[in-house]
Amino acid sequence: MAITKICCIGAGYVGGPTCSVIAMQCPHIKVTVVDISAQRISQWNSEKLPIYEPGLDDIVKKQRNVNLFFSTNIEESIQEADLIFISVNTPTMTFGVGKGRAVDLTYVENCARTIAQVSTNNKIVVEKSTVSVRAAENILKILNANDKPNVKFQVLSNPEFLSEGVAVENLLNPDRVIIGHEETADGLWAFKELSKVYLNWIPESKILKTNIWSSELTKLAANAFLADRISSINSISVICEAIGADVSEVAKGIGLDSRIGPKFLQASVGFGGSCFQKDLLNLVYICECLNLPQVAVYWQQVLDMNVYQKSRFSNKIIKSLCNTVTGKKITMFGFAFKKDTGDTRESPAIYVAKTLLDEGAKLNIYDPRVEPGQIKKDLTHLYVTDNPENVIKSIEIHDNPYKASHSTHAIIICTEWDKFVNLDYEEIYKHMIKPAFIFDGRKILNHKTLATIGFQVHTIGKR
Ligand SMILES: NC(=O)c1ccc[n+]([C@@H]2O[C@H](COP(=O)([O-])OP(=O)(O)OC[C@H]3O[C@@H](n4cnc5c(N)ncnc54)[C@H](O)[C@@H]3O)[C@@H](O)[C@H]2O)c1
Ligand SMILES: O=c1ccn([C@@H]2O[C@H](COP(=O)(O)OP(=O)(O)O[C@H]3O[C@H](CO)[C@@H](O)[C@H](O)[C@H]3O)[C@@H](O)[C@H]2O)c(=O)[nH]1
Repeated sequence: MAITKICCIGAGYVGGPTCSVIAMQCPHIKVTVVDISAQRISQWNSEKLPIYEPGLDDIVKKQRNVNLFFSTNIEESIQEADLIFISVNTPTMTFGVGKGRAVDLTYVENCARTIAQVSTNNKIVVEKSTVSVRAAENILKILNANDKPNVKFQVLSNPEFLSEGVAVENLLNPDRVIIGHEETADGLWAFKELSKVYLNWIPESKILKTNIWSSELTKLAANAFLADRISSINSISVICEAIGADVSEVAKGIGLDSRIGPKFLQASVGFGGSCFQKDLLNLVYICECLNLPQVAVYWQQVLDMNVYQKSRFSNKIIKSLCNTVTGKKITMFGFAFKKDTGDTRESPAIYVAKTLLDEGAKLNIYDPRVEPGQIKKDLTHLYVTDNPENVIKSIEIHDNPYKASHSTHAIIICTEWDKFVNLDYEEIYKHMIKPAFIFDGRKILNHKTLATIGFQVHTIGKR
């Protein structure tokens, strides 16, 4: 059998880009991305896609309705597919045992149940969502508990490693593709079928064959290591501020060691995004369940350091502004969790905004990609405020950085958007209240030039 029809359940940040690239690289395969959200599907079928990723629009426009389809007809798409990706969200539990830590696999389980119910021929089911370890066992249990002796399922684990903002680049040229399979002849066959899809554009040397449990754990471990590097350099940034060293210089010195390497050593206001915190919490919870308290504490520290970094930065802003921001107007440049995305999930900007709003500040917010409605939704969320009306009165969302900074006391760089680097800061300075402050939470600006203009400049990891 050769795969000719793929169904992907979940049209989100992973399902959409991943399947668009598969459709482009495999013109002989029909790829259908399905979702329970009719709104999301209609956005994927419209001119304005539901997510922003550099390069994605062109691919979708080229492949859509050729061999790439977005649909709400989940059952029909599952029925006709040879291979099904489960790419649904796996958030942190918000209730019950494991609340705030364990990963919620309800959506994955729902997919398995639907696949089991509606399938009429053999399927390869691929776990692409980031799950807990041994999650595939439960998926298999559900799939095999049907009364269809002629329908056989193979479950593979094929975690996704793309980073937002560079998703298309990562998908076209991944560092590796990991495929975990059951250690049986049928499991090996399923591995080969999925490999053949990737081999259309990815060299065989990059496809790593593992058992399912190694594959599931590799995803969590990779994110834990990446987040660990950021917390490590952020911890060094604290020492730099205390002793007068410069964390950028230290990072460069560390990164030149070929065993360490230069990537992911950018000290910042803290890491955000939908994955690092969720996956680390999941890892910590797994360790606790396995009765490995020392290992759990080790990884918990990576998260604790991130909270510390966000709070240190927020407190520095308040302290520098004469210990009070009550009634003061402050500009936030950037609200997304990183540049080149409109995604705000777990964005450090939310933490900074909450701290300042709690202290009575007024915020002017500008982000090149985040929708105003999303900013309002994030800042009026139950976790952020118990007074949403007051928050709405205290924020202004701007579509222009010059207007956003007009008549304000300070600018905070929360996201490392390239366009913030080349703004006319002399012009901006003229229209700000003096003394005018800049808090560069991403270390992207030329601090010497800003100081020459007259700004009081504060950053991370440097006095
Ligand atoms: N965002 C990333 O950069 C990234 C990268 C690698 C891995 N991951 C992992 O991939 C998974 C998906 O992440 P995402 O960011 O794409 O999530 P997302 O929230 O953007 O998208 C998930 C989609 O699944 C849909 N869905 C949920 N249950 C469904 C069901 N039963 N049937 C049909 N559709 C259903 C939701 O409506 C939603 O549109 C998560 O496990 C995440 O940890 C994410
Ligand atoms: O040196 C650095 C690098 C990143 N960050 C921050 O870390 C967060 C995460 O960035 P990044 O990892 O680039 O983006 P994500 O899209 O969250 O991607 C991570 O999470 C995905 C979901 O699991 C994985 O697939 C990716 O491999 C993994 O990099 C962002 O807030 C960044 O600003 C830093 O502060 N300093």
